[in-house]
Amino acid sequence: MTEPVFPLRSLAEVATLADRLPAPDATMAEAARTRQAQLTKPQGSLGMLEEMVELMAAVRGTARPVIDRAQALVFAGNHGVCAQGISQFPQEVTVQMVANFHSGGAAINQLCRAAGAQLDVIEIDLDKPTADFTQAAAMTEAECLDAINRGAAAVDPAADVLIVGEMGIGNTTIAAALAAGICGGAGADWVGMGTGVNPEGVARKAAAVDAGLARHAGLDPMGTLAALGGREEAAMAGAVLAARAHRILVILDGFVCTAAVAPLHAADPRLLDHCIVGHVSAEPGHRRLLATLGKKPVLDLGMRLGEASGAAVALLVLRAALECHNGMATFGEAGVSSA
Ligand SMILES: O=C(O)c1ccc[n+]([C@@H]2O[C@H](COP(=O)([O-])O)[C@@H](O)[C@H]2O)c1
Ligand SMILES: Cc1cc2nc[nH]c2cc1C
Repeated sequence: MTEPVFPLRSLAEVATLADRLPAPDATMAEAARTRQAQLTKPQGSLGMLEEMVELMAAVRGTARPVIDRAQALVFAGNHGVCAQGISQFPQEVTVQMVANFHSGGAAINQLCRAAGAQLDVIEIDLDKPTADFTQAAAMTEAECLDAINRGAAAVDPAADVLIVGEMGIGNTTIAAALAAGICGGAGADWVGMGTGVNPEGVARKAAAVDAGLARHAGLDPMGTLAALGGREEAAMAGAVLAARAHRILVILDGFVCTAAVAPLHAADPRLLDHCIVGHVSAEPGHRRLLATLGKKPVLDLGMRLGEASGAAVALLVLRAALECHNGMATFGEAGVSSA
């Protein structure tokens, strides 16, 4: 009998997973493309909607994918690097916003209702912030692995699509550090205003990232996630891996979410082959990061909230794309002359 993949037992295992988990099925993408070509529209005229359906067909293993069940996972964590004065908001906002998610008052609650997604909020040791990465590794390998496995365990195996996001005061600095650690460059290349810090705050963020990069140089991608990341970032990476195991399409959210999975891409670029990027965030590092990962965002709405909010809006677009794919008549059925 083959060993179960989850829970993962080491960070090193991640680099082997693209060969152990199911890959998107190119023949199903082709079958979806064949159907799109028969539908009553000029070839390719639904643009990226067609690409989204083709990817979902490949991931789900069917030419006619549907969404019976959509799950939204929002992971929350706290960060020692907040001691460097890198956020506009105090750290207690993380737990306060989690309470707001549970009582239905946050943006993501409204967006999940609009997009037809079940929202699950997973708090990871909010009373135990990670270490300040300017002083020490943010997490030990064991702590990082635990967060990855908790993220993996939160995925509903019966979902057809998963949208992933986060809440964590200070985590745009975490994201900038991860992006720099994985893609290269200095702190100043990756930081932005986050929740709204002024230019002095942005400079403090860049300095913190530079200190983290100097302290934790030369690590492999998953070692970089442990040293510079946070618990909610590791959990997002774990959820993305578990979704792959269950053949679930993933819609990633903004800068923080994308930076969280950048170490997976660096470990093996195939590990993100089942993921769509829902939107490009107004946080400037996101566009740069997407260029490095070779991913095209569905939406560009100037959003910079996190919480899986951009992914939730992109889920509405995916639903629209599937309605066309599954509901349109073919040229033959409708008696419309083809080209
Ligand atoms: O992911 C993004 O694109 C994004 C951009 C700006 C802010 N955020 C959210 O804002 C919080 C982090 O901002 P900060 O300024 O505390 O680093 C965190 O809860 C994120 O969900 C997220
Ligand atoms: C109020 C608030 C809501 C958020 N949602 C995601 N990050 C956030 C940060 C703040 C400060």
